[in-house]
Amino acid sequence: FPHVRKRIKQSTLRNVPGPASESFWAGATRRMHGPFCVPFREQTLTSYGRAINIPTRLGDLDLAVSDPVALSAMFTTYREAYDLPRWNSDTMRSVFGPGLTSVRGKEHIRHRKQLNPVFSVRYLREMVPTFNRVAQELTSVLKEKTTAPRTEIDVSQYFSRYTLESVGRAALGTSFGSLGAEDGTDYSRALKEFGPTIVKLHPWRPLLPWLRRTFPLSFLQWATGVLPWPALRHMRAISDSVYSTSQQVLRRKKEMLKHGGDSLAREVGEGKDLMSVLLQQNMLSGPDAMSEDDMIGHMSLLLLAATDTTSTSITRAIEVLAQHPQAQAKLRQELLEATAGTGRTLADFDYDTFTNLPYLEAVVRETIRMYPSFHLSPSVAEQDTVLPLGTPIQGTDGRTITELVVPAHTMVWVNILGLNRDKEIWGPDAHEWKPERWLGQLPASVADAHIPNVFANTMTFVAGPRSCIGYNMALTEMRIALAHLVLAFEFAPSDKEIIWRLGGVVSPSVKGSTSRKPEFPVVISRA
Ligand code: HEM
Repeated sequence: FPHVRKRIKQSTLRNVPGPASESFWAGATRRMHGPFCVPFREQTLTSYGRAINIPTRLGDLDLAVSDPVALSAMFTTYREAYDLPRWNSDTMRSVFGPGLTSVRGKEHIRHRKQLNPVFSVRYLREMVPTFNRVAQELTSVLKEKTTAPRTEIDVSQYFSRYTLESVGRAALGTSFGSLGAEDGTDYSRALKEFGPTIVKLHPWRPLLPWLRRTFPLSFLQWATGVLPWPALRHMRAISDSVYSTSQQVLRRKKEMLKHGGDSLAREVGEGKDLMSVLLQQNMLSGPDAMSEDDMIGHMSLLLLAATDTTSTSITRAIEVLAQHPQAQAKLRQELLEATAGTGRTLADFDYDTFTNLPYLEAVVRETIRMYPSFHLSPSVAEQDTVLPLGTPIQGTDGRTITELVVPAHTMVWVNILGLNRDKEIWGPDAHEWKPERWLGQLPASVADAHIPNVFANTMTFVAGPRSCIGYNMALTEMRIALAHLVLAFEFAPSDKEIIWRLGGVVSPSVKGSTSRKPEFPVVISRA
């Protein structure tokens, strides 16, 4: 019944312009969410306006919204009305247990409050030497592989190892092994496989909330192990592997804490990693303390959220720098002046030094603006809401639409890509990668747009209660990796065509390749 009511009340939203439906059964779902959706999304999400009607299954519709006023209303006035869709949080909970992206409503607010303090810049500053060491390992491994003056290397696996190892050491106080090792650990492989596997299961995810209401969890877990469905069984194996490793790491840490003294200090993170801080904080929390399962869920989901997002952003930056040799040379010059020019090395740099290199910062900001890891962020209206539009849009019938009347249960995607590339805000060159735009004053239209955001007026890390908790860590890892890479190497495009496709996050692959792993061959020579 709620869905019939939704359909009736959605009639005004049908007037919002958007792409055509491919069929009544599928709407535009395949083109919008399938593995090869990137060109369609780049076109659709940036061209229809600040509210887009996206036809979905069985004649239903979703909205994609990039109007800053409407988004502000979602994040503030209606902050309790909008949340992650249940199919999304249920998938995360079934695979990883309770973590930030698998809990909703009040439970989410409680967990977020407990986690927020450990993500403060205070702890991040202490992580910089760790990131610096891992970045040094990354350049050493790449130097070993650069055997000819110009060597083509698929760097994506090394960038993935860099982010996994950085966050492993800094957040969990554990190491996943050498960056040069060929195949990583079971745990790192399981995390990597999650994205491509979830894309295969995506069409069936809306059934999960119903399944969870209808059958006991133990039955569903048993079923995932016996059903002859490779993607589902694979997901079960991923879940088991991630759970058991997280459990081992956590139990070991608890032991260390119990023994006190300097046993934690001898660990990889020297007891300063986020999990150790969280455990110590938790011991003082009394009845509000998190359970072991909560901690395991957080640990697994943090790693998942932290690794591919950041490594693909580093890959994008290297791709655009390879395509723009002048920008690459300018960045190298800035880094040379800050190191050789002052008698220091990157290992001497602290958090502020890395943040205050203007061209490096411009490259980072422009890359995450143009190429956000997520194009869309999902949320669902739990009740009827009215979203005001800062800029009215013209309906398909020619009438002006000044607000969106959104009935309960409608999916509203935050249109990250649309807002980051909005020409009215960023100017007519919004679709071009131009780090220079960040060096001077940004156009007044950026400030005037009042974009709700956590970083640099972009929607890349969204905003509001579900904004990215780790954005500062991601930016710090990016700055450090790019500084080491560009100082050590020159990058040029490979002859192979790179296709960016959806595999959890937007990831690179070689045109025609059938591999599920990210691939990014680039020509490297020593700088
Ligand atoms: C460039 C790198 C990153 C990007 C672009 C990014 C982007 C995002 C976005 C868009 C969301 C909103 C949820 C969604 O739409 O699915 C999110 C949530 C989240 N991110 Fe990130 N992220 C990055 C790196 C990180 C890192 C390094 C961490 C942890 C160390 C992290 C932890 C999280 C967590 C835990 C959430 C869930 C927050 C919640 O539901 O309260 N992310 N991220």
